[in-house]
This record gives sequence, C-alpha cells and structure tokens, in this order.
Amino acid sequence: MADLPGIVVTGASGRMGQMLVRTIVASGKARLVGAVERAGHDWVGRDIGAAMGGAAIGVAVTDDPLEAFAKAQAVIDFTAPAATVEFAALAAQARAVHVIGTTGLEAAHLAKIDAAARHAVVVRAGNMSLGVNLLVRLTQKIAAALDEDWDVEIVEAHHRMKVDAPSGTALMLGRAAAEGRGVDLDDAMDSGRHGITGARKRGQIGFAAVRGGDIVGEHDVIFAADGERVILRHVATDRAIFARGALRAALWGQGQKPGQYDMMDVLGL
Ligand SMILES: NC(=O)C1=CN([C@@H]2O[C@H](COP(=O)(O)OP(=O)(O)OC[C@H]3O[C@@H](n4cnc5c(N)ncnc54)[C@H](O)[C@@H]3O)[C@@H](O)[C@H]2O)C=CC1
Ligand SMILES: O=C(O)C1=N[C@H](C(=O)O)C[C@H](O)C1
Repeated sequence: MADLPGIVVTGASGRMGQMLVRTIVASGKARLVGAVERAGHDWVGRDIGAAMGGAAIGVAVTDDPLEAFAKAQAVIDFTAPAATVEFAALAAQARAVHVIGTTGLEAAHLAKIDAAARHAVVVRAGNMSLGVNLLVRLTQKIAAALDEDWDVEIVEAHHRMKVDAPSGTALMLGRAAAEGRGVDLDDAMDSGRHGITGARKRGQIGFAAVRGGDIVGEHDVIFAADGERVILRHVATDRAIFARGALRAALWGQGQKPGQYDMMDVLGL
C-alpha cells in the first residue's frame, strides 16, 4: 500500500472533489494523501471521509496546498481557474503530476500552466471521460470528410451551478471540428447568438449552452446539410466517468517527461 502513488485532491468538498476522493479510496491503485480546500472553508481541519458524511479515512482537509503537495506524487485538480494556476506552480515545485480538469481557463491562465509544465508533468483536458475523448476523434474525422455545405453546431447542457460557457468539452469538440476542416476555431466560432444575428455564415462553428437542474453533462455535435443531418451525442449520467479518467491520468503521468499532455495521450487515442 505504502508504495502506491500518493494523490492530493484539491477542491475536495466540490462535486468532483468528493467523487475523486471516493474513486481514489476505492481504487486500490493509489493512496489519498491530501485533501485541499480554500482558506475559510468549514471543512478545513476535518477528516475528509467524515466531512463527506462517511467513515473517517485519516486525511484531514487542509488549506495549505504546498504542504499537501510535498507528500504527493500527483495532484488532481477540479477547482476554478485562479486556483488551478496557483496549484500548477506549487505542483511543479513539488514535482508532482498535475491533472487539471478545471474548465473556463483563459489565455493568461494557460500561459502560466505552460510555464509550470516546463518543470513537471501536466495532464489537462476539458473532459476526462473515455466516451467524450472518442467523440472528439470522431468529430475530427467527420468534419474532415464533410465540406462546408454541412453546418457544424455544438449544443451542450449542464447543471444550474456550472459557471463557464461554452463548456470545456464543447470547446474540445469545436476545436476538433475546426482541425478536421483545417481552420482556426478562433476565426470560425459563433457562440451565444442573440437578436438580429443575420443568416448563418458559411463555415461557422456554432455553440449553444443549456443550463438547468442537475444535468451532469450532455454534448451534441450536429452536422446539418440540406436534406439531412448527422448528430453525434455523448450523455454523462455519473461524474464517476470523469474521476476514473483523472485517476488514470495521474497514474499514467508517473515517469513521463515534464510537459503538457491530454487525455488523448493517456488513452492512446
Ligand atoms: N475535465 C472534466 O472531465 C471535468 C471538469 N469539470 C470542471 O471542474 C471544475 C469543478 O467542477 P465542480 O466540482 O462541479 O465545481 P464545485 O464548485 O462543486 O467544486 C469546486 C471546488 O473547488 C474549491 N476551490 C475553489 N477555489 C479553491 C482554492 N483556491 N483552493 C482550494 N479549493 C478551491 C471550491 O471551494 C469547491 O469546493 C469546473 O471547472 C468544471 O467545469 C467538472 C467535471 C468534469
Ligand atoms: O462543470 C461540469 O459539471 C462539467 N464540466 C466539464 C466541461 O466544462 O465540459 C465536463 C463535464 O461536461 C462536466
């Protein structure tokens, strides 16, 4: 047991944080060695298992990430952009693999993560599930096979608490469609239409976001032509799919060279 990789979960009280704690503890492939929450959170100082409403597991929630990371071989981080940037620097300092699931990262955040990845292994993906990563590959292939008579639209749906749009997954799918077509997503993207928008421009890749209830995550890639449509769909019904992917990434990252990787690397897709 002691020689299994030690993993710290950041944002441990969150929807994904709790799922990650359960997944790691049940896995038999890694040890949970730390649980980090933001300063002032009322779980700080409590045993994470007990705080989650179960049996104590001997890991106290801390608001000191550096101290936690120093004991770890990997950090799994599903939090928020500002926190993830801070954790990237600290994980690199501790030479721990940093698995980043956080979405809503902007160019300035990504530049800081790039800098950290010069010193440590970073695995980052807007969606860690096997199904979505397969869908990304399929999207790329279909977009490459179809011309711009086929309009590409990406429709995503998530729970009412989600704070960023388009979702990280929708952006992965949009990028794959753009890559398949040999264009840059920044030039082709049309997100959040409202008002008198004018007719759809040929070659655009459209995005629409639904938010409501407890939807875990649903993504459609629609290829719409005159007289026919092809629709690729992924429906997540359980956050365990993301946690399993993140744990797999943390284990895969052990012994890799410093740099930035994604789930395609981890899954060999
Ligand atoms: N890549 C993937 O496969 C997936 C990514 N996500 C992304 O993961 C992120 C988190 O999602 P949820 O768990 O639903 O959110 P959540 O809001 O339930 O959890 C986030 C947690 O991070 C904590 N946190 C924020 N700042 C912190 C700091 N400085 N230090 C320590 N903890 C901090 C919060 O207190 C909270 O407990 C979002 O960006 C979401 O889009 C979610 C599911 C799958
Ligand atoms: O916030 C979420 O919940 C999810 N976020 C990721 C995203 O932005 O795509 C992955 C998944 O869809 C759930």
